[in-house]
Amino acid sequence: MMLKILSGNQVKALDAAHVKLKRISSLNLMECAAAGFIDWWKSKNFDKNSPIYVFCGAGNNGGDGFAIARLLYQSGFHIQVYKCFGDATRLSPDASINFKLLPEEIRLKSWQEFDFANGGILIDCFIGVGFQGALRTEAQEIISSINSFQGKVISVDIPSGLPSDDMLEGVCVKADYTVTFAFPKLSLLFPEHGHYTGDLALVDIGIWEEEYLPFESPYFFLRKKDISGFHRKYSRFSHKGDFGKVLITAGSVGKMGAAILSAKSALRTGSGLVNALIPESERHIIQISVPEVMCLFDLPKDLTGFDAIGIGPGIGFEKKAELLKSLFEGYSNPMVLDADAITLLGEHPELLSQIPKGSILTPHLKEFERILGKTNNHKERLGKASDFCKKWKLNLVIKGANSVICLADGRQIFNSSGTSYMATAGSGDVLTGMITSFLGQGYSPEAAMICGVYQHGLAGEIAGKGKRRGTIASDIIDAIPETFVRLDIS
Ligand SMILES: NC(=O)C1=CN([C@@H]2O[C@H](COP(=O)(O)OP(=O)(O)OC[C@H]3O[C@@H](n4cnc5c(N)ncnc54)[C@H](OP(=O)(O)O)[C@@H]3O)[C@@H](O)[C@H]2O)[C@@H](O)CC1
Ligand SMILES: Nc1ncnc2c1ncn2[C@@H]1O[C@H](COP(=O)(O)OP(=O)(O)O)[C@@H](O)[C@H]1O
Ligand SMILES: [K+]
Repeated sequence: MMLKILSGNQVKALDAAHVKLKRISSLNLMECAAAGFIDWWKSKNFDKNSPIYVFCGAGNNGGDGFAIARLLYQSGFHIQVYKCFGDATRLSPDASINFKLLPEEIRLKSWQEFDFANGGILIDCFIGVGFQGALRTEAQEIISSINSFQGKVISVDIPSGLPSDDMLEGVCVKADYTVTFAFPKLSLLFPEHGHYTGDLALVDIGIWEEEYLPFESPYFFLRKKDISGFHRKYSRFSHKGDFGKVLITAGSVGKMGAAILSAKSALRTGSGLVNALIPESERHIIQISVPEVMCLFDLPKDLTGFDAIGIGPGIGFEKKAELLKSLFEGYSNPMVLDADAITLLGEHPELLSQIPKGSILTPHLKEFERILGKTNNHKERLGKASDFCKKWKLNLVIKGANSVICLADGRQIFNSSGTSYMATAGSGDVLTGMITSFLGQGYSPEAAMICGVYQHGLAGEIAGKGKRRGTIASDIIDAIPETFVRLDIS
């Protein structure tokens, strides 16, 4: 089972169901959330001498703040609490209890008394998923002031003012870190909000994935623990035929790197045999750099011998629409379409209906618009992707940070692995090779995308750890085998 991403409105009902099932109080759940935050905090090794300012609202997000302030105080940190509400405001019941539990030694002030030119760490517990309607004037003032703070800002659950499931319209807190509870709120995964959310951490508060079952949502969050269940197990007697024979159609004059990267990735992902369809004049480049690959110079008449086909990286456009057409006519299993193949589909929409059902298209945001048209934001993009996948019975991977796997049945799965060090030429070609390889090993399109996208991100993390912004696509390929080790996949 995979973690569901619910809407902000469903959180209260989820909490209520959990509290009932586990026979705990909602106050207890708030304490779990605060304790989870402290565990994350400890992993960050923040400076013990740094002053910490906890900004609390009157709802349960503020309640988390009071509990966090108490726990950090008990761990020896210097804490001041700033109230973002007036003296006459009624606190939510659990916030009120945690307010009263604040140790007497903690200084309590109103937010207007704070000097935002201060340094240190500001913990933003002003508004969480209870944000409704448009921000009131004072709340806008509080948020703008928080954004003028000179130190680090950590938002609890969600940056205050950011709607949980929609695009931001007004102002919201710009956080360096967002520590979110139970599941990532949908809006935290939108690229447009990256500037506000900062680094994202997910804190488990003890709600099991089974407890999400009664709640409807098309959105899921893919994590390390989900991956092994999608993998095929091989036996002692497996031979190279069992690992699949794939065809990678990639590269052209001046772009043979794309063919090398995707073919090599397919090999590193476990394919038994990799054939590359390339221009004959360019054969030396690939045969010297990846001797394990066999080259073809014309599309074979019979394609049925291939367990999977991947097409697109660096193929260019000349006579390539005809090539796509021949592939669609000669091959009826799901295939992977990337890069130039996607651009071609945008120019030849009449070909969409001919793509084998269940195929996988892996566009980045620009390529996405070439087939699906302009979109104003990620929310709109997700909606268009869902309609497209259902209409054509195809799957999409919308690439980027938190790539989204969009399935033909409407489910949309956000990936959790990856790093910005993967924003480098050719890293998409690596993904094409990986997904094609898994398809060729007999995985369903869903399993091939899930394993491919997650392990591609994990390989990027492994490569990026030592090389940071110096990471190149070849480093990601070199790290693919280590992903099997980390996931304990033989
Ligand atoms: N399972 C979980 O995830 C758990 C969740 N937990 C935590 O509970 C949080 C949700 O708490 P919640 O429902 O009490 O709402 P919350 O976010 O504090 O916001 C309400 C406050 O915001 C204000 N406000 C609202 N709109 C406004 C506007 N337009 N303009 C101005 N102000 C506005 C509103 O003011 P009011 O309108 O009522 O005057 C009120 O003061 C959640 O994010 C997480 O941190 C954990 O404790 C336990 C497990
Ligand atoms: N900031 C990021 N965080 C995580 N993954 C990223 C990030 N930027 C890029 N990637 C990943 O790197 C790959 C880039 O693919 P693509 O844009 O097709 O590059 P190219 O065309 O150069 O091969 C995608 O799989 C994408 O998910
Ligand atoms: K918040």
